[in-house]
Amino acid sequence: MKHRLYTLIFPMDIYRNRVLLGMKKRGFGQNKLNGFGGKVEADESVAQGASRELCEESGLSPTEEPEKCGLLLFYFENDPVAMEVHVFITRSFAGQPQETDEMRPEWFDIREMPFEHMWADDPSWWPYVLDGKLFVGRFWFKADMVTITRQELAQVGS
Ligand SMILES: CN1CCN(c2cc(NC3CC3)nc(N)n2)CC1
Repeated sequence: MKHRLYTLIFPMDIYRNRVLLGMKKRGFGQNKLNGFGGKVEADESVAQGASRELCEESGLSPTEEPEKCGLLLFYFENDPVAMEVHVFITRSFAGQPQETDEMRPEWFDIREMPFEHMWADDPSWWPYVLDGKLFVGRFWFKADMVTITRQELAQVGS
């Protein structure tokens, strides 16, 4: 099974219990709230790719290496290529959130996540992010990209 590599990064404001999410304005996941991310370029590490995408999509630039949170593998009916999404958070960043062509950023209280506007898998793994527990999640989606037919989630570290 071929895996294509992606990043997903969440800026956390721990003092105010907030996470920055972006409303995707076009392309894959349009009209959903999510972290920031995209494909990893050939000349960068996954963490560097996550930082680059955050900056391009929100105007925030991490001032330290983003923290690894977990790994998400997505399999889609009738699609031979799986998505391998490396999930990060960053607690130290410079700049103010700004709307870009891709994303309209907004802060959300981490205890009131807007899951009804997020991908269907998010509620399954988001608790691990909040607990600082490393995770691996695998999700099998129907072709409609909405129905999860099977999922496996495991904590793999502290
Ligand atoms: C570059 N992006 C980052 C975000 N990403 C996804 C996917 C996802 N579920 C999969 C069924 C689609 N769930 C979240 N939360 N993010 C896709 C690739």
